[in-house]
Amino acid sequence: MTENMNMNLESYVITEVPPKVHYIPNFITPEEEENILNKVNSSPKPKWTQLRNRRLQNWGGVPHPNGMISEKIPEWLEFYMDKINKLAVYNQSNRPNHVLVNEYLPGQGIMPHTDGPLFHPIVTTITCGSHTVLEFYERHSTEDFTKDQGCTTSELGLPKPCATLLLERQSLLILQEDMYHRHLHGISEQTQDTIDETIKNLHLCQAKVGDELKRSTRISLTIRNAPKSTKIKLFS
Ligand SMILES: O=C(O)CCC(=O)C(=O)O
Ligand SMILES: [Fe+2]
Repeated sequence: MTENMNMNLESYVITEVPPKVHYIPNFITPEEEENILNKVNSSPKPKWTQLRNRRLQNWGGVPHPNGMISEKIPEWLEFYMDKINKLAVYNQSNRPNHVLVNEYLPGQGIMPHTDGPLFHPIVTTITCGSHTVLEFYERHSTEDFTKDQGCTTSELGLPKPCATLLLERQSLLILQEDMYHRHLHGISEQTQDTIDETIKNLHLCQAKVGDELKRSTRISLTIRNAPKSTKIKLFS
């Protein structure tokens, strides 16, 4: 990646999926990836929240319908937020101010979901430590599907994704527009992925059709803007 990244952003648009997805391979260097893994893994234990199928760290505040009360983000994370800012996908009023760190062991994943109204509708995700495959579903198909059957997607198995993307180590994914609002995204709970031609960004990846990629521990940084609380301090 060159420093003047916004000039080249167009060449990273994935045209085979609904608008709008950018996938930027080698967005960070191997040294930066190593740095992220070290920092995440040396965070104090209480910073982690353990869920059934992944664990996470929340930085920047707790997003809230009435606006987020901001907390200071450590400098090592601000470095990557600045790096994303140089792409000029966010503007001054919606600069990223929140980072969710997710850790997935092989066989772990995240249920299809939308990131919802608590965030400005642009998501930027850096992938470290392992590849994964991100699956997209049309919103109505999955919702109808689970509603009709009266159970959750995990109990039932999912309809076929409408698109899949391979997220390789050191890459950046940018999701916005219809892919934010009208699609769900998720990661299935697998220990390896078979690469086939249904993956829509393979031309930007190192992997080739036919590869069987074993997953190892993946750390992702999901960097977003959560609108701030506009609460006025009456007494100061
Ligand atoms: O780990 C990822 O790439 C996806 C994370 C995600 O979808 C989220 O945190 O909302
Ligand atoms: Fe998400």
